[in-house]
Amino acid sequence: MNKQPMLQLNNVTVTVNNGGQDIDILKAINLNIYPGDFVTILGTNGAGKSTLFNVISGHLTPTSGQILLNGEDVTKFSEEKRAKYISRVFQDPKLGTAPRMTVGENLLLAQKRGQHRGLKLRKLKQQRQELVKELSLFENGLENRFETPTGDLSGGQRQALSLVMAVSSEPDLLLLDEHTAALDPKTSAQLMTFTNQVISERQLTCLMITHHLDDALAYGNRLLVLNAGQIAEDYDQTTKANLSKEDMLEFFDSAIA
Ligand SMILES: Nc1ncnc2c1ncn2[C@@H]1O[C@H](COP(=O)(O)OP(=O)(O)OP(=O)(O)O)[C@@H](O)[C@H]1O
Repeated sequence: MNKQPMLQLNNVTVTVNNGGQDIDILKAINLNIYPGDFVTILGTNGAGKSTLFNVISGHLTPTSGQILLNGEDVTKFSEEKRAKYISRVFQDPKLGTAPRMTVGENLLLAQKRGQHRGLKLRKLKQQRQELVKELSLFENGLENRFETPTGDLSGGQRQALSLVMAVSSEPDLLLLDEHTAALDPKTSAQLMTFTNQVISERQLTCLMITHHLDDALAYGNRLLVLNAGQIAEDYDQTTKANLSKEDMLEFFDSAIA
């Protein structure tokens, strides 16, 4: 592959002190993510998936190692500084949006992420049409809730809004941290379909943590399996296409973490 990696992790280790004992919860991780990659990530509870996202997003500084974004060393960049390039959607629908602010206000704020500009309500009026169009993409009625405080939305609508917000700032990298896990099966499947559509239409680079084996196998062009703070497997598209749910279940049966 000739492409330059968009994201590079070089020997990234995270050590925590647990009851007086140092434990490596990420162990010398080396990883290259290329533009347009849609990588699904599986792993047992405690394997280090969220920690991996925390060091990529800047929420956590690695104990050692280096993180490069588009060739630039961002290891010491704050989470706020990285927010210009990286968007993250969490499992909890409450985490992505400000509950007292309306759908429109949340969306406008998201578009200004990393730009250090305050929210201007005049702008909201000017951009209403464009923002409503963005919301209508999900086809779940969000566009009709423009003036609704997000705290009054259903979990599914709120998570869809979080995703729309995450992509509206045109991030270089989208991190989806079990973003469908808190939703009922039908809403979860709808959000996954929408997620896949948005990623492919906008050619986004995305890492998605999931515990849904079907989703991990069905979506994306690459599959990482984490185990005990290490990348146990890094399957490319062709290999991934030949994997079955049983193969993955077998892995989980024998995993350490
Ligand atoms: N600040 C911390 N101090 C001590 N241990 C920590 C800390 N943060 C994470 N851990 C431990 O590191 C390991 C990895 O945690 P992490 O949350 O990254 O796992 P995960 O793969 O995301 O798990 P899950 O699927 O349950 O969300 C776990 O054993 C966790 O208890």
